[in-house]
Amino acid sequence: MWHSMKSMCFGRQTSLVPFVRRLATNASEESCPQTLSSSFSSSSKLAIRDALQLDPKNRKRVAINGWIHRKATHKLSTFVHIFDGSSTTQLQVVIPNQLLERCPSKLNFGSSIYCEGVIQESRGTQQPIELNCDFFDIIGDCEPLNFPLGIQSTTWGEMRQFLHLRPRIARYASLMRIRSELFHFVHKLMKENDYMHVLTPIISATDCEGAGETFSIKSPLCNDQQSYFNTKVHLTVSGQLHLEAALGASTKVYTLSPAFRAENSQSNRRVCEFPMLEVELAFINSIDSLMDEVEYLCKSVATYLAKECKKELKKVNDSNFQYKILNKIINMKFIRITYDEAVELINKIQKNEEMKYGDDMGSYHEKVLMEYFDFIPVFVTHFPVSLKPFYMKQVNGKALCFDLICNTGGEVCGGSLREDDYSLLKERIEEMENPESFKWYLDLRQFGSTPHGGFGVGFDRLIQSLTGVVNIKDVITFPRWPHHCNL
Ligand SMILES: NC(=O)C[C@H](N)C(=O)O
Repeated sequence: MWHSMKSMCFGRQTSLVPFVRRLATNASEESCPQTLSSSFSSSSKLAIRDALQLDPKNRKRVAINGWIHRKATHKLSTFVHIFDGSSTTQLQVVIPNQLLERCPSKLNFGSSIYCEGVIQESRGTQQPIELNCDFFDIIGDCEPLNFPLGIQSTTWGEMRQFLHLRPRIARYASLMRIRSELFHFVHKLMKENDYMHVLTPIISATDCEGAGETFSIKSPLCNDQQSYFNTKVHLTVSGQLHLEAALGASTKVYTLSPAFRAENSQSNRRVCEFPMLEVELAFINSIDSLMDEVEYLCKSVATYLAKECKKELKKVNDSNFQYKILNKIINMKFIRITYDEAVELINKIQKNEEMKYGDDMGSYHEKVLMEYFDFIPVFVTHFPVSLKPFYMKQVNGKALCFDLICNTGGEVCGGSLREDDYSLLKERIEEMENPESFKWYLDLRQFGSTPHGGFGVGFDRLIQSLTGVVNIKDVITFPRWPHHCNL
């Protein structure tokens, strides 16, 4: 019974009331009714966000579902703070101690609870209103001795040990809310800017980045001889090539889909599965216009976060330093320097780790650049072709490309003009390990090709930079990284 109860959702539409009343009247060992029958007849079950908006003078009777996040026992009453994720502010519920007599131990942090009562002006000074409770029921107890996470002092690192339980910590729930808000916002922004959304495939036969960092998929036999796909397939590393094909249907396309990289790294910025916001634009000739688009996107997301997720941000990272960085992302023009300039600058301002011409930018070098430019995001452009994949357009040994370096996220975005010359592209593909798998991609340059370009934003690296959260594994709700995938 409790299992099915727990699996019900607690949204505004869910009607838990009749069920709870049934529990109340058939008091059993498991249930914890505080009155034999609730006097409740005309309640409306509310999200805490909506309950907090009520005028206490009207003394409206409401029912609330949520989880207990704080408890203080006084002589006559017990004060519990209830959280349901609809608001960062918790609702104070005042429960007369007589109601607790039958199950005093069960008002534990983390327990899920149903409460009925009247919204009234709070007698305390810390909150304007509270719920004066006359009926409650513990729906799922949370045994404090067994719950492995602390309430207030839990660190990001401790929470990471219990991926399945960390959503119950208010600070973590705020981070999840930010992520959800930003996902919704980006889809809205892209639509407003005339982009067509394309769901690119997760199973792919083409390794876009050509780095061999693919998770191959074991294809089962579908009859005596043939394997399911008749070809080697893997989890996609990027939706870019499919987006380039989709360009035929619209001059502006995007996806926000998972990408997978089998990199053996424990770094703060890498996980094996991550959502990437990828964009392709047809009829585009310069990386400057691509960088303008990236900058517009980052500034729009940052502005939305600063305006619409203030309370959540305060819970996640309330440091002045982070607000300053956010402010810079929103208001300052992003820096643009070439790879050659970056190498020269990095070697001039630090002597610890020389960057040789032809080296890729490491996280140390990114940090040096960030500090030098006082945390204004930096586009580094025109990398040597040896550092970049086959699909980028090239001029004089340089790829017409850019990486965007930001605060904690490091390389948040990479983009380029795509090689649109059929013969040049064919030559490069023929040198690859598996040229047949790119035959369809070459077709794109034969039938109505256009100059075009695009970019991919590591969505969680962007969130890292905007919130200052240091480890990407804390931004992604269920991160996967080497030796860590057990749920
Ligand atoms: N769509 C993009 O440009 C992203 C690029 N394919 C990458 O994975 O870095």
